[in-house]
Amino acid sequence: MSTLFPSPTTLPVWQQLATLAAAPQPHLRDRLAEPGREQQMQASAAGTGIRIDFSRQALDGTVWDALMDLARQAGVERQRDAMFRGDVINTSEQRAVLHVALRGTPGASGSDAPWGADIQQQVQTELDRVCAFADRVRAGTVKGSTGLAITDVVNIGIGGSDLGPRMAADALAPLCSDGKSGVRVHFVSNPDAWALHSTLRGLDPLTTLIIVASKTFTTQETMTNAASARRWLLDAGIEGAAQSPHLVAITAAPQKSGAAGYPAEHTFTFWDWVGGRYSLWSALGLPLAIAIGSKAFREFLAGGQAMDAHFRSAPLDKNLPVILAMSGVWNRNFLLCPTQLLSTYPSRLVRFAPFVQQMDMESNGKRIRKDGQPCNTDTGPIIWGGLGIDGQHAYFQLLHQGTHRVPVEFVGVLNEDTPLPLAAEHHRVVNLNLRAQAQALAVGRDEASTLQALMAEGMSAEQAEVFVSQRSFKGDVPSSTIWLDALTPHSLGALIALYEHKVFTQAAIWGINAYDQWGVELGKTMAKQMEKQ
Ligand SMILES: O=P(O)(O)OC[C@H]1O[C@](O)(CO)[C@@H](O)[C@@H]1O
Repeated sequence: MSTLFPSPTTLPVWQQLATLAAAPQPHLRDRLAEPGREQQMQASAAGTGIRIDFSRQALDGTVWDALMDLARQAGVERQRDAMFRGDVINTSEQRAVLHVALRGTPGASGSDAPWGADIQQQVQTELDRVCAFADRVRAGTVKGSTGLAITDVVNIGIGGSDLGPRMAADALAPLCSDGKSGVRVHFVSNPDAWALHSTLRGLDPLTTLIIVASKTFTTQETMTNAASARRWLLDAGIEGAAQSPHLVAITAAPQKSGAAGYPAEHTFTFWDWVGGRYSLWSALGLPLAIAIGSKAFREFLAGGQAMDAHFRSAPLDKNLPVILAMSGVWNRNFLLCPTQLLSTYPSRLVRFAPFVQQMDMESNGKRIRKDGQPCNTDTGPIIWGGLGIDGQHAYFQLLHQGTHRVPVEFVGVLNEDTPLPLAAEHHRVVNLNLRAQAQALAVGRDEASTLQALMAEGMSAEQAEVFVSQRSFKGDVPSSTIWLDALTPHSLGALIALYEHKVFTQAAIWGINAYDQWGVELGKTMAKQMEKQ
């Protein structure tokens, strides 16, 4: 196994990169002054509506070529093909990793469905069930125990069984509804009683559908909330078999949900080869499909599929997931930046950073390699972030003048079509801020320019001397900007797949298994032991 997954630090190119990083580095201000840099350091993926501008990364052509060599020598392409083929790449759990199959083109075969016809068929059958059910809920033909149409759906789940559908529903539901009519979709993840209570207290049990989303159907937090929601139904006089119309299970363990009384016709399944944090594309996407409708849900899947096609075929140096991953490796392993900020400017992407945080940190927060040897280099960074404009008025001060160097991934949307009279002005302000922050973080403001600026404000030369260092900006903060043509179901699907493949590529470089999560087990085990005591 060690020859298949060589420790990256044993590769000569790793040493070359270390030497390049140790050499004096030009300031980003000077790099950006190089003619043609901004045009050259852009890449897009056909059919996804996504372009990345990585001209503000603190690297040059020599570093870039070495990073591409590293990706080649670490076997990124070989490992990618193994994933799409359905090889058992999650070795510690002996599972394939095939969330990519969930967004395969319907009816595809051969190299368009390298995971094989059986999986393609299973996926298609379950997707059709999910879509049909979602549309029936939206049409008001799914009825509660007294024959009243369902008006509210409560998704109970946590981690991967919550973050993805919740994030995507926030991003897309406003686009797919008028905000006044239609079924409302709610999400509860936290077992603190207030989380469930504050959702349920506004709802009518007779018109509420409870979805319990859990891959394992054993997660304590979810089971606690599910039991409490069923008690709420009971207290409203909905008991025994009458609860069935109000209950839905989404799980990879249907025997467990069946034993707990969830009706088979309301049980939607997925498979052990779908990791929880990669499961939004599966039946776990049902609450999203209810929120946006099956047509938009299928467009969302197609967006993910378009990014898969790009990831499988684009040359490494034009490959968007590889570009994000390798600039991240440069920042993490060679410029020694421990964190990565994800800063989204469209407000509908309010939950994108927490979603990516789980995807990345639960995947690449590992210190042991696939071959059982310790990683002798840093692995996944701390991912943090949120809405960019709000961040500007909260933590951006630290980015500009604190002692940390925090690489940033900005996400922006080029075209917004919001039915508000002054929408164009809102949009202009948002993107102006994104561009200004990326530029300010990169170029900063040196003391000479600051002195001039202070004197232009009316300060005397003596006063300006006192304040000049506090009012200067070091700059040289690396960033990339991911531009979406528009925020649609299709482009969101592509954006999520972009991040999935970024995480995959970094794991391939570090030689770690991105698809297990043994780290979260110890706390769970201890909670069980303490419960017994
Ligand atoms: O879907 P389940 O089995 O309830 O698990 C929920 C979450 O718990 C974890 O296993 C650990 O936090 C995640 O990977 C998963 O998304």
